[in-house]
Amino acid sequence: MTTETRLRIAMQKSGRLSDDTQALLKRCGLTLNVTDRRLLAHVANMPIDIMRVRSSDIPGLVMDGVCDLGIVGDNTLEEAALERELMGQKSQYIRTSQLNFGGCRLSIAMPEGFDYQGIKSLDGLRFATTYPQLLNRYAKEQGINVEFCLLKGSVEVAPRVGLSDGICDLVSTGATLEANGLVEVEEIFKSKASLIQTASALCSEKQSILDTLLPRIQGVMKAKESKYIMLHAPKDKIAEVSALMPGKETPTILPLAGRDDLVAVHVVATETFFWETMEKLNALGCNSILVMPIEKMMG
Ligand SMILES: Nc1ncnc2c1ncn2[C@@H]1O[C@H](COP(=O)(O)OP(=O)(O)OP(=O)(O)O)[C@@H](O)[C@H]1O
Ligand SMILES: O=P(O)(O)OC[C@H]1O[C@H](OP(=O)(O)OP(=O)(O)O)[C@H](O)[C@@H]1O
Ligand SMILES: [Mg+2]
Repeated sequence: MTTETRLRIAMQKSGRLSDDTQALLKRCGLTLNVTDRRLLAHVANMPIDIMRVRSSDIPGLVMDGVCDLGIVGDNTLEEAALERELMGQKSQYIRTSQLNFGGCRLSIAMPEGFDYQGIKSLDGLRFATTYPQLLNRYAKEQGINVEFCLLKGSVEVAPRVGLSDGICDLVSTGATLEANGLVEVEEIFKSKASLIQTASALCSEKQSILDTLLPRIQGVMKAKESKYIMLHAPKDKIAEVSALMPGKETPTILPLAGRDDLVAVHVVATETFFWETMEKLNALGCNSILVMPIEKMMG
């Protein structure tokens, strides 16, 4: 197959999204030979090439059709789309699916001790940020004027060195804010990683590879969120046990060799299976309760 018919996917070379992206593609059955220096990696067992770049370059590569697909944070995507619109450049893409990693939020944070009395307290202040377009859009919506200074990383240091009054940066655990004496005052954008696709139609060869890949991605995500639960339950407690099972799947009830009083109950749980539920099952007389990860799911 020529390179023109190989599907090209852009992913972050190294950083917060690269391990999860690589793991997702591997779980979809792609044999990836990624080494640090290989920036265009050929997938050995499928007509796919992986282009490893800076995350901030991914939206443009997909919008310009250089890559057919990309995996990038919604924050980076939205920022790039706003910036390109402002510059009159093409900013179309298709969000093919939202992925279940890279969860974070873009927030405004102020130094501890700042007297925050609502959004108007931020009027006229200066913020360090990697996301000026998202901040600007939010400020406009809120009817305030803000100034910004652009920093590509270590944004949290800016107020302490007198570069800005506050910051607008990504938060996940909040540990970086805390370590730098900052307090979150407004959340302005919620983000997760997304799979995006170029807006132009793909040739039939590429479309057919994508048609194989997409159900696999959905299957991997569904499996990641699901657990296979097995337990032994008293026969006369089946109704109560079934009612405690998370998700909408009907449990499978199987006889146990040599036991008239117990049955085996198997179920795929699509919701979180809490310790509390296990304790309740235990109190009903269930034992051998196993919660196992699922690798792949289809149908
Ligand atoms: N603390 C975090 N927790 C979870 N996800 C995060 C966190 N920080 C960033 N992200 C997500 O991961 C993406 C990549 O972040 P990372 O810091 O690795 O790269 P970057 O500096 O934004 O981009 P580049 O690859 O262009 O250097 C972010 O755009 C965001 O979607
Ligand atoms: O709320 P937390 O869990 O502490 O995470 C938030 C931090 O993570 C990201 O930075 P990263 O570590 O990617 O470094 P960077 O500034 O070099 O991008 C983000 O820009 C914050 O600084
Ligand atoms: Mg970062």
